[in-house]
Amino acid sequence: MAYFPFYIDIENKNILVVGGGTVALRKIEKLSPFKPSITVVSPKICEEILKFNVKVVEREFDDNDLNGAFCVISATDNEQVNSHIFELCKEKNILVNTVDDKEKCGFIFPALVQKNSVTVGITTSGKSPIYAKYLKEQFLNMLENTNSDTAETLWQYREYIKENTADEELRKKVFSALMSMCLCGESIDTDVVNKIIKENS
Ligand SMILES: C[C@@]1(CC(=O)O)C2=NC(=C\c3[nH]c(c(CCC(=O)O)c3CC(=O)O)Cc3[nH]c(c(CC(=O)O)c3CCC(=O)O)/C=C3\N/C(=C\2)[C@@H](CCC(=O)O)[C@]3(C)CC(=O)O)/[C@H]1CCC(=O)O
Ligand SMILES: NC(=O)c1ccc[n+]([C@@H]2O[C@H](COP(=O)([O-])OP(=O)(O)OC[C@H]3O[C@@H](n4cnc5c(N)ncnc54)[C@H](O)[C@@H]3O)[C@@H](O)[C@H]2O)c1
Repeated sequence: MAYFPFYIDIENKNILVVGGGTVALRKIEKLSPFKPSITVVSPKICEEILKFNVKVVEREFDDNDLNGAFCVISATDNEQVNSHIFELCKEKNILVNTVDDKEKCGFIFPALVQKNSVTVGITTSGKSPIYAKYLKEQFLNMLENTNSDTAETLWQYREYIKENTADEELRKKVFSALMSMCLCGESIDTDVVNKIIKENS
């Protein structure tokens, strides 16, 4: 196993969650802000799951449920069912996350820290989820102390800077200077950006 942290666009993608208990809920909570189209198949579905924008199918898993799935989260409390889903997904080349066995995961959930445009995903490569959770809390504290959305401000001037600088070396210096100003809480406008470009040219 060698997990690479791709950031994949899941907006409107069909995600199948099998099982409707506590772990399924946690996975749905994590996924929902990224706006996938989630279907939950399970004979019992906890109330909190119903508060999310998900399609629910109240019965046991059927092999046909995999049709059209972009990826699958196998979150039942039945090891045999989870293993069966894993084997089927392997056959059909569908990415699967099996919550009771890290060896049966084509992808794993990171502990997530999200603030404004920044998303930090932490994994221990499946070795210790509780340690990933601990590290997440450290990052949360760190990001709470940043008061502005630095990424958003840098994004706002990104095109302008690209158009008004001759080469990558200069752009790098300008972005770096602008970032430092954002981090110090200074207000930025086009005049400020022009001044930085001039000073670094
Ligand atoms: C990060 C987080 C994301 C999330 O799920 O939201 C996550 N697990 C979290 C919590 C958590 N999970 C477990 C405990 C109990 C303490 C403990 O065992 O440590 C706690 C702590 C708690 O509940 O407080 C038990 C557990 N987890 C897995 C197994 C099966 C196995 O080990 O094979 C078992 C044994 C089940 C049993 O005993 O029956 C497997 C996985 N859990 C993962 C992710 C993936 C690897 C992540 C990584 O690389 O670190 C992976 C491989 C697959 C996956 O699920 O994607 C989230 C915390 C972050 C947050 O709070 O944001
Ligand atoms: N990966 C993780 O982060 C993590 C953390 C803790 C526990 N776990 C594992 O996750 C498993 C699930 O834990 P839980 O607390 O959510 O259990 P739970 O009992 O709350 O939920 C299990 C769900 O699976 C459903 N289910 C059972 N058979 C099914 C079938 N054939 N088809 C569809 N749905 C079916 C049940 O109706 C229920 O909704 C546990 O067995 C545990 O090993 C994983």
